[in-house]
Amino acid sequence: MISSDRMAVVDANAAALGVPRKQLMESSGNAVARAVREHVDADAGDRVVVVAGRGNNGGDAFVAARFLDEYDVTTVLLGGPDDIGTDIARENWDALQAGEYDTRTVGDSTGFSLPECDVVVDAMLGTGVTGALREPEATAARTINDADATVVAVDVPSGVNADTGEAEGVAVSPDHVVTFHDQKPGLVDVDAAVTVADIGIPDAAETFVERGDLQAISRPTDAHKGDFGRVLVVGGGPYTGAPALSGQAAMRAGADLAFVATPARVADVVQGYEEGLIVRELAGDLVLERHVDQLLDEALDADCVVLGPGLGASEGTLDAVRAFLESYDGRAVVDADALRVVPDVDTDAELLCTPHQGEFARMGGEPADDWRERAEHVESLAADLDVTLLVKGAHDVVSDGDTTRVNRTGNPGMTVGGTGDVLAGVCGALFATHDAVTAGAVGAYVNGAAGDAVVDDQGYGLLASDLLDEVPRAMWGSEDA
Ligand SMILES: NC(=O)C1=CN([C@@H]2O[C@H](COP(=O)(O)OP(=O)(O)OC[C@H]3O[C@@H](n4cnc5c(N)ncnc54)[C@H](O)[C@@H]3O)[C@@H](O)[C@H]2O)[C@H](O)CC1
Ligand SMILES: [K+]
Repeated sequence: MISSDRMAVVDANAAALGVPRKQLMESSGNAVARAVREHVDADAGDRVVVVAGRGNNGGDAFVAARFLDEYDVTTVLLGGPDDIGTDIARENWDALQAGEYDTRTVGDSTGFSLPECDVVVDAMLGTGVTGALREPEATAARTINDADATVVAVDVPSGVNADTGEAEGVAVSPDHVVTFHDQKPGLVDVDAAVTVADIGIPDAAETFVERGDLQAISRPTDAHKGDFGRVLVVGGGPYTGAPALSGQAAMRAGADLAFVATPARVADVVQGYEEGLIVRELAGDLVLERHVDQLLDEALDADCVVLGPGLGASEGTLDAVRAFLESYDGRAVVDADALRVVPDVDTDAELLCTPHQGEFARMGGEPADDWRERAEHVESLAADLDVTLLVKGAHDVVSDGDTTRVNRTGNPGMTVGGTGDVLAGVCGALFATHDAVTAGAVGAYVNGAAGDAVVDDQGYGLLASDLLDEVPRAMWGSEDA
């Protein structure tokens, strides 16, 4: 089962992996033609009419018409050729013209009449529908429903929302739906046969985090301050750079505000790295149990807490982490030494844990050199602990025990100290406004892509702080990609 947002991501990932949408359209059209053949008796003189809209749903049907050469097929385009909205649909329309297929165009609803036929291919609208069907689609849908013909719908019945199954006005009632790649939630209750057609999207487009995944974080142009969340980093004591890097990374990754709760001994140093950080002092040299009430209070204003950067592993600090998690029920990225308490803590918080492979093993994970094997072990530990894991490596593995994604950006220059703190901060910003798997997957992709950009630019010898400048470009620099 796949949502239309996720389908769009997978589609863009397929293109990034060398399988462009026009190729998928060819497979879609072929699959539609196969389904249509099940319903046509050519010997009996059966006729097929394709009713196509101006988007890619129509484009699929232009392809289908080519694959149905041997039958009597008429293609009706709702609109003029200049109204076709995408290049690939237009190219397939042009191919029908060049091949002198039987095609017609319809200007408005009064011009629509369904040619005599036995099978109708409904390709007016697919996942691109918004709101109730307008004209001439609404009239066409009523005419199709009234006709005494078998109706094969392309992807989804026109007018039906693929995610909800709802129709805001009239919608086509098909006999058969040919949907692509995976079942859609909105088709489960449709009273028709549903065929799921494999259109050649590589598994890698689902498994690997690729450019298409950035669609999940694209920002609406009417966004407001406050839409992108507040992050609270709890870190520092023995170290100062780690919490500062995480806080700055959260800001670079688009958090509206980044707070850093850190021991008084290092608070000024942490503040000195970046004036935009809001530093909250905790009395003393280390984070300890006596700070937990103050931390829980600070966390009330945060959409996500990043727990761990530079905290150290002293017993008192780990007791504080444990006590914090026992009372906290929000979202937290857990990194570095704070990971030690995760396997046996009793918490209502939703955790995104970011161990490297040594920390993963210490948490109870089974090590494996082969990333496929490791992905299975990550999935099973995530399920056991009821957390989301992002296990860092040449292939980063993200899993909540159910959905598992693998990231391949990054390079050997990133083994230097501090890159994990940047990753934790980026994940904190993303987890403030997205689910844990999306935050971990996109966070790993962005952090690695930032590191790749730095190394492309200046070669090895990368500093963790170099990543900070590149994070925004890695996230939004290629929005049209
Ligand atoms: N990987 C894939 O998912 C693939 C999907 N394919 C097919 O592409 C369609 C989705 O195509 P898209 O161009 O995004 O949208 P539509 O064709 O569904 O519609 C866009 C078109 O419709 C107009 N419109 C929107 N709402 C209405 C309305 N209420 N009334 C009238 N007109 C409306 C809008 O203005 C646009 O012009 C998917 O379903 C698959 O069939 C690919 O071919 C293969 C890969
Ligand atoms: K359709």
